[in-house]
Amino acid sequence: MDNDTAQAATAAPRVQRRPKKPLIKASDISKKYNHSGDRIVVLDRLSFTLDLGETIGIVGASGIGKSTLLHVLGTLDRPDTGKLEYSGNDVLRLDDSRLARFRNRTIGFVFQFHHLLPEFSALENTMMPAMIGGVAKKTAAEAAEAILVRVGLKERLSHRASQLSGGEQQRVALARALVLKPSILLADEPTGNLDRKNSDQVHTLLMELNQEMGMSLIVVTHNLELAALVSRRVTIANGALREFH
Ligand SMILES: Nc1ncnc2c1ncn2[C@@H]1O[C@H](COP(=O)(O)OP(=O)(O)OP(=O)(O)O)[C@@H](O)[C@H]1O
Repeated sequence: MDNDTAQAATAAPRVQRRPKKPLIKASDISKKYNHSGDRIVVLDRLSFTLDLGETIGIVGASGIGKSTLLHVLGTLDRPDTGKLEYSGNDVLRLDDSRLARFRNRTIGFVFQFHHLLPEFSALENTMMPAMIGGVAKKTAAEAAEAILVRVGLKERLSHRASQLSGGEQQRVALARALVLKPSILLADEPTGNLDRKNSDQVHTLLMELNQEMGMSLIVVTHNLELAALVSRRVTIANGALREFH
């Protein structure tokens, strides 16, 4: 085996061989909370970059700021200071309504709890971000059906969310997050509420969909199996990002 072949054989996921294209550049991000008179500095001039298609796990002890970082990167929370660029655009300069539109189009979210609307069907729940984003109903329904079929829920399209199992509900939440084909999926403990079998199924889907759709993935997780599947692992120490292998 020559050097190139040996390197290719040990190289991790296919996605890393795509040409690198920066998606996120976060610079000097700080975020503090005031709680009962105490000032808690959670992120302290943290910087971070992520390429399109890259997968990254944010891991580490409770309370170090993992969810705070995910919310800031996902533009759900604004940092106190710092710059956040998506494909070179300074998104924190957008007003709240423009930022919401950008978020709807660019970022998919999955949380530990699915947050589906219980009285709506799997299809209706999945269509929701597309409808909010102004996509025509028929197109939204087609896109929702396609992604629900992909996550293995072909036979559950018209079931209400409340009639689905926990694993099925989380797969609907994943389909809803991906229906608009976002550039990035942000997931906060996406399998924290599932048993082993359902967790494995969601982990496999996350990695397969990353390959198929080419979106980046940032996942906050305590799950060692999931942390082992992503291409980069980071933690937060004293408010700053620490990369480890
Ligand atoms: N809205 C808030 N007001 C005050 N303090 C907050 C707020 N949100 C988070 N914090 C504090 O900021 C710190 C970081 O919280 P965060 O939820 O980001 O941690 P985490 O690493 O995700 O923890 P876990 O693994 O338990 O979810 C914690 O000390 C938390 O108590």
